[in-house]
Amino acid sequence: MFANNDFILVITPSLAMLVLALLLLIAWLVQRSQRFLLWQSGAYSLAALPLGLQSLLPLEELNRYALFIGSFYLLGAWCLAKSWAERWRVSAQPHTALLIAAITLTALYYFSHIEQSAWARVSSFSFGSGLVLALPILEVRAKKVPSDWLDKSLLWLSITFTVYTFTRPILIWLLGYSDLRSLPSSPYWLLTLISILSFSLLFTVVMSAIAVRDTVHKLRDERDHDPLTRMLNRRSFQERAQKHLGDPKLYPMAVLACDIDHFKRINDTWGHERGDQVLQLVSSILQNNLRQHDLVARFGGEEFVILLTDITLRDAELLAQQIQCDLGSKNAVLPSGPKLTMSFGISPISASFQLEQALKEADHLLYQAKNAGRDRVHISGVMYPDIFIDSAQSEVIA
Ligand SMILES: Nc1nc2c(ncn2[C@@H]2O[C@H](COP(=O)(O)OP(=O)(O)OP(=O)(O)O)[C@@H](O)[C@H]2O)c(=O)[nH]1
Repeated sequence: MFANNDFILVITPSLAMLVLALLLLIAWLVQRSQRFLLWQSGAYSLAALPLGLQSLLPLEELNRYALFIGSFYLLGAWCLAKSWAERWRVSAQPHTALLIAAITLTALYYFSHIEQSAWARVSSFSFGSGLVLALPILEVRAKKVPSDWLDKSLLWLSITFTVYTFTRPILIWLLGYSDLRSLPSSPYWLLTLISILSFSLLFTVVMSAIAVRDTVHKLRDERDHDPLTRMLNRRSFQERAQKHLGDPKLYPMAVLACDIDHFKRINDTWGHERGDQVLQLVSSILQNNLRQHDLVARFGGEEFVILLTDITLRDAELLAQQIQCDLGSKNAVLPSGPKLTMSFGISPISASFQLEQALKEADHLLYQAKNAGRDRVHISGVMYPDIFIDSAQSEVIA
């Protein structure tokens, strides 16, 4: 039917689709949480087969295989819609899509076997697949338009492709090609192939860029946060604190070093898992007490550091007392025994170079608060009586 060269030329679009599908599959294997890549790969694989058949088969055969070809295309269209839906966290509405597919396939059967009309066939198929593609788009428009430029690009590309799918019959009409005989050599088919390949390539580029961007964000997030409490770690606290220190509007500031009292005993009495829950509870209480520009980090173990901005030392002390109060009211996390308490050391910052010094002083004040019996707030500039309660004694008190 084809000379060797012609054959290769005709199946090239299908092969190109399969190559894109393979690339997306590899990308998904590398980053499995990005499931939209897998759905997109599925969409391209499903479209490659009917695309090849349409290019190779004569018109009479196309009629015979219309339902088979249509089913593959519709399933491919739904997989593409599903990949967008996965990305936008909306539904691709499988039940509605199934109903649309059933109606479209009935129309395809009718216009292929009963009332043969290639134009009506293409029109009903374009309308059906356009509707399937529109399902997640309608949801995302009704819900929330993405704000990020890459996701916005994906949305607009999806809308353009859906509109193109709906308007393909008009293209046939404009090109004056109504009987669709000798499809592979028709200008309509050539334009269709070029459009499908261009859209596929664009979707691959945008989706891959989104996947790479998300992976970078995820890695950065893991680097900057403590996995248990999702708080900043020491490194990212220092980084962000430096930015705050450069903003004169955020002065005066204060550093709070805080530590859960007798945390080892909590672990020993109720187990490490309960200890983890306590750490998560404390982190949520600390975070709930912060304002817009304040920072909190887990420096290690049961030790936390807070940078309070635009605050006096007195107000910082009040905030520490508020945290103590919140801890007291959330004691249900421990089944029985002594109440959950924390000790604090607070040091002021009035110039950017003082952070390291303030951290040291806050740590020293915290150490003093611990020695003085725990569940205390020690602030810079106050002379505290030099009492020392050793560990054994404090256990008896608690
Ligand atoms: N559950 C849990 N325990 C941790 C974690 N990190 C550190 N720890 C435990 O925290 C405890 C810290 O004990 P210590 O440094 O003696 O402090 P403490 O018992 O709170 O005593 P004071 O600070 O003096 O009141 C140790 O038993 C560590 O094993 C964690 O991520 N989860």
